Amino acid sequence: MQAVHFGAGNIGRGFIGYVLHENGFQLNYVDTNTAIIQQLNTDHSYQIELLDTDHTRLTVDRVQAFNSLTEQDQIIAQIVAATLISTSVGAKNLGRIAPVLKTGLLQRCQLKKSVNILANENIVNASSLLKQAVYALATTAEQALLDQYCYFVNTAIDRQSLSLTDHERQIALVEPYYEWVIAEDQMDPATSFNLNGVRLVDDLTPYIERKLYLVNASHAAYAYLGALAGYSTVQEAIQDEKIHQIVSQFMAENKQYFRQHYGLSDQELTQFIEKTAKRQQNPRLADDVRRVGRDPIRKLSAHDRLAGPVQALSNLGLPHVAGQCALAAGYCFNNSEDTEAVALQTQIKAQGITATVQKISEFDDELTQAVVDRYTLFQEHPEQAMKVGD
Ligand SMILES: NC(=O)C1=CN([C@@H]2O[C@H](COP(=O)(O)OP(=O)(O)OC[C@H]3O[C@@H](n4cnc5c(N)ncnc54)[C@H](O)[C@@H]3O)[C@@H](O)[C@H]2O)C=CC1
Ligand SMILES: O=P(O)(O)OC[C@H]1O[C@](O)(CO)[C@@H](O)[C@@H]1O
Repeated sequence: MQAVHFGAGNIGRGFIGYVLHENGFQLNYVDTNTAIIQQLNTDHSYQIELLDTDHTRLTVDRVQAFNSLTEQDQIIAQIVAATLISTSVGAKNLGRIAPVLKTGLLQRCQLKKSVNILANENIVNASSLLKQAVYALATTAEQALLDQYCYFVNTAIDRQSLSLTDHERQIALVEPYYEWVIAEDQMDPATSFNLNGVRLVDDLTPYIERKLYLVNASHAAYAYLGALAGYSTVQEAIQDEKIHQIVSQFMAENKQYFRQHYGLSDQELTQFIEKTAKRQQNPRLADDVRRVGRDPIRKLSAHDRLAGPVQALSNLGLPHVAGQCALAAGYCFNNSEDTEAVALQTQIKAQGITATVQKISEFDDELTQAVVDRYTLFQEHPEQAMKVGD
């Protein structure tokens, strides 16, 4: 079995590639990073280190890699031959892989070969977004063909995946825990898809929201509040009592959304939040706030990890003050090496914070004002702004 996987980064090697390899797949990575492409093609394998006390190392073999920019013909041939196509390139890069994917998929269609395409990105319905990007390049007749043979299947993925360099080799550094949830009803009915390490579900929405609104939301809140307080890592921010209190309250607020909207039990949610906190506190992690806070416009946008739960709680008439605080901290995020952070700060300077919040988080006037008030407090009285309780 062959898989084509776009994105040989932390998640691509440390999680998706690992699970596919364990299920017997040969891995054909597609990337733009020449260093990792060269490493994979020299070794035809790579290593993963677990964030456990033993520093357990695992080897993934049966690997080759292709350059997205210069090896289009080979990639198209791999797409035609593949049993499965997947991605983890970052949501903003899905549009960039659409042209080569479209050409490869149409060649498959001519051969009447159906396929599942799984985009694994931290965004709601990433595979549907990838489908939109591919279809935007196709004629009506091509779209009809794609409809017949190409199944864009949404997923939710959860594993903290970083990297380290050892003997000039990129090693994927991952926590032992992982969860890969896939929408069964969107899959190709002609394919038997029974992978170990994967959970197939009828309704993916609660899983994506649980991942974004609890795991990613707390992570982003620690990153943005931590950056404001001058910390370098999420783990340092977690040790700060005031920040920890805000994030704990944010999670308690979000828990009420899941209780009311999905009828989940308090006990189940509390356990999930506690388990998530433990994972983020893993003593072997030193996760840079700039990495976890990267691409702030995406993270502050409507439906994402911060504005999503705040809007949902507001709709239900439930408290969301800690969520507003995390959002306001996000609007303060700056990093000269992060193009979205630079664009965010430029937008705030040019249009003002109120118009920026309205545009990015898509809030009504009342909710916008609450975030703007907290943002202003962060600018003028940061000590007071770091308090949400009594
Ligand atoms: N790292 C993590 O712990 C988690 C990441 N995710 C999601 O997984 C996705 C990937 O994240 P990471 O692996 O951390 O990022 P990464 O930056 O380590 O990997 C992304 C890879 O995609 C490649 N890439 C970018 N544009 C490309 C293109 N046009 N064609 C081919 N390859 C391209 C990059 O060169 C890079 O190797 C993101 O959407 C992220 O939100 C989800 C859960 C956890
Ligand atoms: O990958 P994103 O969406 O930029 O979010 C940052 C972080 O969120 C996590 O997926 C989980 O909190 C991280 O492991 C990830 O890198």
